[in-house]
Amino acid sequence: MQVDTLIAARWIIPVEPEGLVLEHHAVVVNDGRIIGVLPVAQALALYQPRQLEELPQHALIPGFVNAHTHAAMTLMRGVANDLPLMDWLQNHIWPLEQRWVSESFVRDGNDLAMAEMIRGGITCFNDMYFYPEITAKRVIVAGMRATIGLIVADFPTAWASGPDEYFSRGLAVFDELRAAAPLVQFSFAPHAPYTVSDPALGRIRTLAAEMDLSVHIHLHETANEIDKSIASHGVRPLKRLQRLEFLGPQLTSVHMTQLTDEEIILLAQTGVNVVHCPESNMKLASGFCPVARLLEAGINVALGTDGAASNNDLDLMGEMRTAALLAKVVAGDAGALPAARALSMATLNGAKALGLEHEIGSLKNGKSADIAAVNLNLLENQPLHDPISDLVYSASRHQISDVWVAGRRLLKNRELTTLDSAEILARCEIWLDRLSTAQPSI
Ligand SMILES: CSC[C@H]1O[C@@H](n2cnc3c(O)ncnc32)[C@H](O)[C@@H]1O
Ligand SMILES: [Zn+2]
Repeated sequence: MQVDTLIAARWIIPVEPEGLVLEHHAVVVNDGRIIGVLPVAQALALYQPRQLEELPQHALIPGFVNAHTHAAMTLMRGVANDLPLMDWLQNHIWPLEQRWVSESFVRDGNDLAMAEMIRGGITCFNDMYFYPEITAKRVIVAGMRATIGLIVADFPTAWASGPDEYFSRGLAVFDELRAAAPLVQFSFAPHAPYTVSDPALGRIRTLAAEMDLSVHIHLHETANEIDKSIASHGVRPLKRLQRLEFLGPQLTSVHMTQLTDEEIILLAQTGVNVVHCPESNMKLASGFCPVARLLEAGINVALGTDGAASNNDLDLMGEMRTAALLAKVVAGDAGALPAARALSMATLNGAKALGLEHEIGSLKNGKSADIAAVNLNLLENQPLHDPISDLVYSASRHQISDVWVAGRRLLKNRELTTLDSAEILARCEIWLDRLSTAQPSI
């Protein structure tokens, strides 16, 4: 049978079932989908590929899913370090965004972010930022998969003057682009409980149900957020969202470092997804998400980098290692979050959080060919007793050699195929100059 691509590799780590490692196997791709995962010899006997890829030192994994980021903020990488969340936002990031965020900022920031993510094996990202229409158009150019948040906030920005305009512009983006690309979907993205009023949240709840869109929100990020909620609303933010009937599998709650035992039970009972952003939580000193307890409770926990301005990279492979190590010390248990589970968080769990578990997140027949190849033949990976533990505890994103999304190659031997690195770097220089000369005084 003629097929588009046959990728023969030293190892294949399908992620489903969790922990499985297949040796000397091949992934067969046709019309953008996986039609076979089988021993190389059998694959070559059954299929005549138009493109044969032989990767004798590599592991094939499902493309990583960055379940929470603000991609365009990559232009603000390193702008304001060593600050707690609200100081960082109110006195540094938001003033810069008011001054500089524009269509060109979001275009250039997204291109830089996608170049970095593709080179790190990320094939799908869940975004929350201004000018979602620009993000969608750049995602289409790059060939990545993305869930793009239609943001809502009470505060005025260059993109919208207030809730009504956030809704009108967001709905216009949805109408214009909803059918633009099969790899792009939209969600509602109310920024956070402390910046979105009950009436606006209620309108999101209604529209999300009518439009069958998920909801993506920063939630329980800091103790200060909890205190402010109790002072303003008399309840903790999660309880407020429960009263507004938000809790369910369509809700993706980001950070969740401040959780009581009862709230963990509520999350499990209602199927709310959690996105864990360990490096952002640590860099802003926000707290520790009790990941091991959430997983034990059966809660879907995905992984996110947050924006590069509070990380400061978009390295989900590094985030996976951080999550695995941090979970152990937070739980006081070296067996917490084993490597295979951390890999699931960075792939299939992210797919689940975005409602895409039928499409991506594992290497299975019928799923989209969203695949990353990792070269594990470096001296730094030897002796290679266990490919999954190597992937999580010793490999780096710089070993990602090739990436496919829906069978389209976005990275070939570490070279981007859909984005122009030189052009992206040239635009970075312009933004470096703009943002560094215009930094508000601390
Ligand atoms: C409304 S667009 C997104 C908005 O969120 C800001 N942001 C970036 N990182 C965080 C975070 O960790 N918690 C809360 N808000 C964050 C970003 O600067 C934009 O203004
Ligand atoms: Zn965020």
